[in-house]
Amino acid sequence: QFHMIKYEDLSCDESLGQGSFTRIFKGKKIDIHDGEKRVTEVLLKELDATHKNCWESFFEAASLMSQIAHRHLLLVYGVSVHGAKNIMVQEYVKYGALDLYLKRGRSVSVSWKLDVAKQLASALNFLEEKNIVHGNICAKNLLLAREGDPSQGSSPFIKLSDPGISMAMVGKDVILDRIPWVAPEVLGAPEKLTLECDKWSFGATVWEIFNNGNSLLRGWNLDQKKQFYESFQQLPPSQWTELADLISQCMDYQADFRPSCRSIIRQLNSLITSDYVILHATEPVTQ
Ligand SMILES: Nc1cnc(-c2cc(N)nc3[nH]ccc23)cn1
Repeated sequence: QFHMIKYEDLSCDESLGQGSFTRIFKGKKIDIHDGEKRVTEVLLKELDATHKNCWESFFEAASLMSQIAHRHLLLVYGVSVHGAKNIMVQEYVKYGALDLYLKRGRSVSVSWKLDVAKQLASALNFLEEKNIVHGNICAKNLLLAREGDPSQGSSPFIKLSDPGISMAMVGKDVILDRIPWVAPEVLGAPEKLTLECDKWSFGATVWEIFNNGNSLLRGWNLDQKKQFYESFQQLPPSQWTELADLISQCMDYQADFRPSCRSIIRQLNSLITSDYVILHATEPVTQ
């Protein structure tokens, strides 16, 4: 259900690290377009052969993203199978993962963060309209295509990456490690991901963005993380009450109490026009 790319049409350049089951490389894809050779910068996501059994889930994630097109969804060009290698070919997004970008201490303004949150909300709204569950919304899966330059008034531009191997396929520990992004109800039924799960993750991701990519629970062990949900704890509220309200609505332990995407977008729009934004043009960089 998606484009097969010939291995010989790909060239693999430097390694960009690895995900939980994948290794990623920067590369190039060559295709002939109206008779002339065209080279496109791509990201190559190679599923290591040891996890062969997950490859249908790997490809399913890719095919989900390649069946629908949206400005804030990462473009998947196709897949290439070469011997024991399964390679997903994605568009290369210049500035990489948002969590690393924020952790590198870039001081970005409140309106920059709200802009990113709104773009994520519009991608989620699009998926909700198609009744498609992403299942792995977090700043690591948000890719920054444009930094945005406040002096030039240009805003950032993000792309939501594929969810990777589905929750149903990964072990319980991987799910626990995704606390606080994974919705609490997923721990009991990882195969039953719903649109509401993405709302919870959206709340955790907005919290993460406003915390400059730092996660409160980083370094906690799996028991402590599990305990966080079992005692119905919430992430510490932002001192901006309207933002804290939106995050806590999304991170409601009652899945059906979580707001619709339209409500999320409406609330983000009113945040964008609030005077808090002007007062906090750029947050002091907290190291
Ligand atoms: N679809 C994607 C995904 N990741 C990137 C990327 C960009 C960059 N500058 N550094 C990186 N380091 C690791 C990944 C990555 C690009 N495109």
